Amino acid sequence: MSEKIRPLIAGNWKMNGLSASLSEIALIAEGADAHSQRLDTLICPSATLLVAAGARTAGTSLAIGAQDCSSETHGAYTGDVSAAMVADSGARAVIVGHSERRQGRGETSADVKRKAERAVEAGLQAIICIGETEEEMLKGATQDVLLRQLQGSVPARSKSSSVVIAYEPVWAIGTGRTPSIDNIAGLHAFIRTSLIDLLGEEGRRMRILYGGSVKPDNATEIAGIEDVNGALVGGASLKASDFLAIVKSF
Ligand SMILES: O=C[C@H](O)COP(=O)(O)O
Repeated sequence: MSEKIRPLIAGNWKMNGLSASLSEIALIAEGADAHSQRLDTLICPSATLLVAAGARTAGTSLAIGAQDCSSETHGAYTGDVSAAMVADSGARAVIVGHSERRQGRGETSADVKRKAERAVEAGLQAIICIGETEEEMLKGATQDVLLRQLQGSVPARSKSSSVVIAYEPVWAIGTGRTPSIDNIAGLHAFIRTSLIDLLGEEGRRMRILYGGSVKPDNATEIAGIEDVNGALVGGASLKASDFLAIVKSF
């Protein structure tokens, strides 16, 4: 039985949202405050909105985060945003290794580990995503894939205060399909055991979020699973009422 871990409900806006959407972030901040005794909330808009989103949510419990950062500290990397720049924008966290970057942009676990290291050095919380594709799931390779991604992406001596794991089955992202409750429970337990093997006590305390088609109507069931310590929400984080309904479920 693991100890009670403070949940984190994070929203990933992906490549959605313009400055007009800041009013939605303000609504989320207003609603999230009522739950701040119990859990942490985070919204990750596009890099262009980080500063303005930070300003709109100042003084509230809603944290703002980025969706990616460079694996380098600074220099001639046109178009990249460093972890220090993300921190300088007022953001407190950054997602690294999302499957849309691992698969769509060819990022390896070694790249993801370097990004997580840069993030933690910059004082950010790194949300490290892992997850199997549908093909890997159908072959029965899910645990092997997750273990390999954890071993390859999580920096040595990671602390539970600065690193969060997000388990997102790739086939569940944006599809409306989710694994069964038993499957989520089994895989989160597997991730927990693997984190303890890798990091000892810190692994026991590290948050493990579930992501992949989390919606208001399935959030309560998912929130009730042991070793699910929050959610990484895509589509349903774009609308304050949906995101806040998920927050209430945890
Ligand atoms: O980062 C979030 C995930 O990719 C989940 O997205 P989704 O909730 O739209 O399935």
